[in-house]
Amino acid sequence: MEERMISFPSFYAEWRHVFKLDPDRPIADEALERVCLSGTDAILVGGSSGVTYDNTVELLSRIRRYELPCACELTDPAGAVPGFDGYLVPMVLNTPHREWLIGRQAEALADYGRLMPWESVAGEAYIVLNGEATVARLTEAEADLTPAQTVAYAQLADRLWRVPVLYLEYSGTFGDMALVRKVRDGLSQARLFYGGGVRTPEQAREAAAAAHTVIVGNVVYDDLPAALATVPAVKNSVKEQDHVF
Ligand SMILES: CC(C)=CCC/C(C)=C/CC/C(C)=C/CC/C(C)=C/CC/C(C)=C/CC/C(C)=C/CC/C(C)=C/COP(=O)(O)OP(=O)(O)O
Ligand SMILES: O=P(O)(O)OC[C@@H](O)CO
Ligand SMILES: [Mg+2]
Repeated sequence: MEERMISFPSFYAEWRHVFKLDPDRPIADEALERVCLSGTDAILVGGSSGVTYDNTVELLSRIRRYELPCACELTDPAGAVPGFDGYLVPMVLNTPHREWLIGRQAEALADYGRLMPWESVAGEAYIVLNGEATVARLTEAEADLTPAQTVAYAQLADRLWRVPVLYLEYSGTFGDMALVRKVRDGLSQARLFYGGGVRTPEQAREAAAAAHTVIVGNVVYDDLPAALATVPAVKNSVKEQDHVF
């Protein structure tokens, strides 16, 4: 009975711009400070490989010197470190392997579910659309979906499963914004995260106009000034989708 009393988590509900930092990639103190003071709405800690308890604790403790929200994308039970403001559990919709849809997640819950801080956990349905991305290779995602198939996956997660976050993942390449917008317009309640190849203010503005939340990752490590310039581009852009929510 108690389980039913858990309120729906919404720690991500106001995020427009998010930096995703990888515990497996080094970042200098000065760079981290500039990221954390950039005006971004949150830091999401996660990566598709090499995530450990130690590198996750280390990154979290360094981010905690600053005041912004910090959430964890759980891709390995080893990286389930207490003390984040929220946890997102990915499920890859367009993988042919059940282990990446629900298998590993169920295994982790069977082993550790009693420790889960459910009031700050949300499911995150991924549609992986860049076949070259690490996550696509790892999960053998069928990335060559038609727009109709992509919308169908999104609506299945949003309308049938009521998953709170739908993530269009183009990691490493800038995606098709017309498709992102089409997916967003077909959602009934999920928040649409867009991530992939955002490296310029113009791309950031386009992504902000198409999705609810823009995630910026690799450019932090490749070109920090360019990464920082995506923050005002997103935050100052008009929330075209306001009518949806
Ligand atoms: C929270 C807490 C304190 C709990 C304690 C108890 C505990 C251990 C609970 C376990 C919780 C749980 C359910 C864990 C999930 C386990 C799991 C294995 C889930 C599978 C997730 C999954 C589908 C992973 C596949 C990869 C994926 C979708 C990654 C998403 C992130 C991503 C794409 C990052 C980008 O990766 P990057 O490495 O940067 O790639 P690029 O090369 O493209 O840059
Ligand atoms: O690293 P990039 O290409 O910015 O993508 C961000 C994020 O979607 C990765 O999961
Ligand atoms: Mg990356």
